[in-house]
Amino acid sequence: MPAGEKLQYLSGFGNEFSSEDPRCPGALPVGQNSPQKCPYGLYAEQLSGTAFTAPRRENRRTWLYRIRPSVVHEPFIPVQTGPYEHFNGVDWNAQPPNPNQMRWLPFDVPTARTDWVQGLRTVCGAGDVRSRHGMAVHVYVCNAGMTDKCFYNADGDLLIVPQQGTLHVLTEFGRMDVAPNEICVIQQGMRFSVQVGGPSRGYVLEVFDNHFQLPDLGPIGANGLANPRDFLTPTAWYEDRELEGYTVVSKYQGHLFEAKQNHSPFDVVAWHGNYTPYKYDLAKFMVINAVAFDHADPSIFTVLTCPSHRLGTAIADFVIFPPRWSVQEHTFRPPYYHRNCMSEFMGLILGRYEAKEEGFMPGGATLHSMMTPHGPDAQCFDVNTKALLKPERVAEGTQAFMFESSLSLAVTKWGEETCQKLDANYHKCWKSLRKHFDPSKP
Ligand SMILES: O=C(O)Cc1cc(O)ccc1O
Ligand SMILES: [Fe+2]
Repeated sequence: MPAGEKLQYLSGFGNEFSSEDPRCPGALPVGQNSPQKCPYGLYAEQLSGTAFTAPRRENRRTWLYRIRPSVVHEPFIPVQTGPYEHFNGVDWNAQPPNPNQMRWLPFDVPTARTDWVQGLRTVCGAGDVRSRHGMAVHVYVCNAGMTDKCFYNADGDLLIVPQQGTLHVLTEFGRMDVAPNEICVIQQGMRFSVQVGGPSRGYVLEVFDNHFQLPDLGPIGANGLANPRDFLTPTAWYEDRELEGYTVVSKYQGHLFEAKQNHSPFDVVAWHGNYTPYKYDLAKFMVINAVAFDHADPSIFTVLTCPSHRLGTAIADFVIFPPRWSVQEHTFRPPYYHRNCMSEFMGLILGRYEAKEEGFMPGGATLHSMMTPHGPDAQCFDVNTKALLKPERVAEGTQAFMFESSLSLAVTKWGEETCQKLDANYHKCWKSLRKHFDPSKP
């Protein structure tokens, strides 16, 4: 891709899109999906994102018109060793359960050449990829592009949150640039390859059950939070590249496999459908909050949700804590102390998080597990119980986020030990919370 090229996108969430690479006008068949012969000698291939019989409002599929069908490849062989070890075949039972509050210092970006797939590490998760129920949280740390290599996940969808470095993501649907403070979603089965401009780090939420949706807005009305038109899908772009030894890496049933083929898989000249990758700029989020008193629950900041079968209960919500005005009167404004029946994994993209000004750093993370108490540190409590409550900008230049899950998450050996980033001192940030109780002073 020429450096600095401004990419074109299609706007909308879950729309029925259609796109043709401008080099091949008329590449999309008219009036049917599978003509006897496709324009330009292309092959037609359907990518299904839901059961054929899923209700129409949930049904997702895309028709790809490509130079060769995806089936033209050598057999898959397991990736046994090497840099993938932490991401390959994670066993949630490997570590004894640990309900403690956890905080990780920023994960190190390696100096040795590491591409996006090689740099993926699993931190925590739950569930089972075979029965398609569960989720996982990964981080990636890399410094090099994927050379003649693409990746796809047969196990579920990936929501990618860059924290450092723009990702140049080439997909079968076209190209996306995803900078810190933007996210992208690459759904089950979609092939993609990531190029980077230097040291890069970020977070990945993987969900096995379902695709991500926009949350219902209820009494908020027809507009607000993440607006559908701000989700951007790539436009068709192909390369006709023949080479020996192109590698397709597959994550299938939690394990990595690779298959060689003699051409680029990014040979889709045109496509149409409603099953696509997409990106979203978090700065476009329309923030809603309490404007009189009290602290609203963080669900008001939900960007995307992956629902479970239990009404209103997510496999995982992607929630952000964006810059905003804080105006509540006679209120302790920061997050309240709480114990949650959900698991809360948090990361920091930019700046500082209001409940913990120290110790929780960009590129680091926290995990507050199911029913594990947490809340503002002692300093945050002191400052905010005394503060003069004027309207105030909060989280300026900041973006924290949360992956909140109804599943009880296991932490991997890499997360707890190998990464060596777990901060043993985290619990101390609450230690100096003093008793203020005085029965003589109502
Ligand atoms: O624990 C956290 O910092 C996340 C969080 C923020 C908030 O405003 C309310 C509840 C909550 O879990
Ligand atoms: Fe919380």
